[in-house]
Amino acid sequence: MTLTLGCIADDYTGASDLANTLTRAGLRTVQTIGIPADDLALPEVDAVVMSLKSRSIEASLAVSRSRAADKWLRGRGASHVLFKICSTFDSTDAGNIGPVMDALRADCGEANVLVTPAFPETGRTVYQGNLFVGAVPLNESPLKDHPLNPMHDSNLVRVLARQSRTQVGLVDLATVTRGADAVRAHLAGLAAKGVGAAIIDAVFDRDLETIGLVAAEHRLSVGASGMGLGLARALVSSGKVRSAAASGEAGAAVGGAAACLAGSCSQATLRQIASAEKVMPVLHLDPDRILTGGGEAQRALDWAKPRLAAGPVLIASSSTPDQVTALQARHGRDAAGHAIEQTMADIAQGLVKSGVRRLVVAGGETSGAVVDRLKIPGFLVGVEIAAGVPVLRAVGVEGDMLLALKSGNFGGAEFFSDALGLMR
Ligand SMILES: Nc1ncnc2c1ncn2[C@@H]1O[C@H](COP(=O)(O)OP(=O)(O)O)[C@@H](O)[C@H]1O
Ligand SMILES: O=C(O)[C@@H](O)C(=O)COP(=O)(O)O
Repeated sequence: MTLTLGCIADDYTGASDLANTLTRAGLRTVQTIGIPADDLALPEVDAVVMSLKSRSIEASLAVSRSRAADKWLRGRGASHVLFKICSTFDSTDAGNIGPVMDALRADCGEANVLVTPAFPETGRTVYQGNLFVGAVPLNESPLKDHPLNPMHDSNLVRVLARQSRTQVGLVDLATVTRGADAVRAHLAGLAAKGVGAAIIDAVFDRDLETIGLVAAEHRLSVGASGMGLGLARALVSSGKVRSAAASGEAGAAVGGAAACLAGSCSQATLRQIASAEKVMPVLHLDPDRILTGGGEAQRALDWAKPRLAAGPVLIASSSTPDQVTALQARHGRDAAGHAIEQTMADIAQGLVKSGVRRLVVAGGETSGAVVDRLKIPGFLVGVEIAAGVPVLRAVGVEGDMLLALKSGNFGGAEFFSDALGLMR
């Protein structure tokens, strides 16, 4: 396999979001979970999106896993690697965007890395280095209440500078609007001043196309699906990749029981759970009982199994920001997150044993825990359910299985039934 584009995603939902964007832009793309085993049969593709669960782990581990991924991708011909981060720049002052970017930049000897989480299709835009989520700055958006990495500063030049050893600059929208040559000249000026990474503004897809043209000339970029869109369009327009059919494979029907799991506490997911209550049985887990070993996974499985024959069910741990804060105060933030993720993985494993072949998971960390437990090594990208969320067909597992891994913040109010309607 000779790759044109290598991608390292810091979580699994983010990886499927990017794989979806690349597929729709005409790149033949596969999503792998970590570095694929030598015996995993992968189709001939233009891009591999390697999913890591490295967003919220210790920075040094995120660095070593990302470097190993980078080595594998470049060893298969990828001359450009995109480090896929969240469109809401999920990170803390300890990392992990800065440390991973620094390490990958050093490894490939790149003078200047373009960085943007802009993804206009989902309302993420960057202006004067400030990230907006819809109409509000990042620090006023629901991301201020994220259970693992609350975001309190919308100025990404500052945010990235706090977690990176590299000097961080800005390429503003006025420069981007003047086109690729203006961006190249601006970057050269920054590089001459010793600036090694630049947040680049983008408000519309046309800005991302300009950014993609310049980024594709470098060896490394950092961004969300919008950067993927820009790079993919640049690779197609330059003839480096011959555009494949733009829609993902629908594939053969899988059938079997269906279930949804929600571990995201985002406002969007809370709304989606409320809507699902009208159309399917919903079980709300008791997070305190999870933390005190109260057998919540077994209770959930005992509740779900007799219902599966009649139609899909939804099991959710999700709570409001106040409840999340209170739980974390009682048990600790990381302990709470980890225990709930592992309970979700236990439930997923039990559901699959009971015949579930179609599974929707809401939440990035939650999806990571579930997919790891199910030992799924990779996915082919199917039809799009909502912006950033495709139907995924598992590869390298016994029997057919469809999944949808939804970023907490993505999808409309009816997401769960929309997804199941497309997962036949
Ligand atoms: N009720 C709860 N209280 C505290 N933390 C929770 C609760 N439910 C889920 N979590 C944890 O919150 C985190 C949500 O992150 P994630 O799954 O990535 O969602 P998102 O996609 O919204 O970021 C996970 O670590 C999850 O285990
Ligand atoms: O870029 C995005 O917003 C998503 O692709 C993403 O990374 C999702 O992360 P979670 O919200 O943690 O699922």
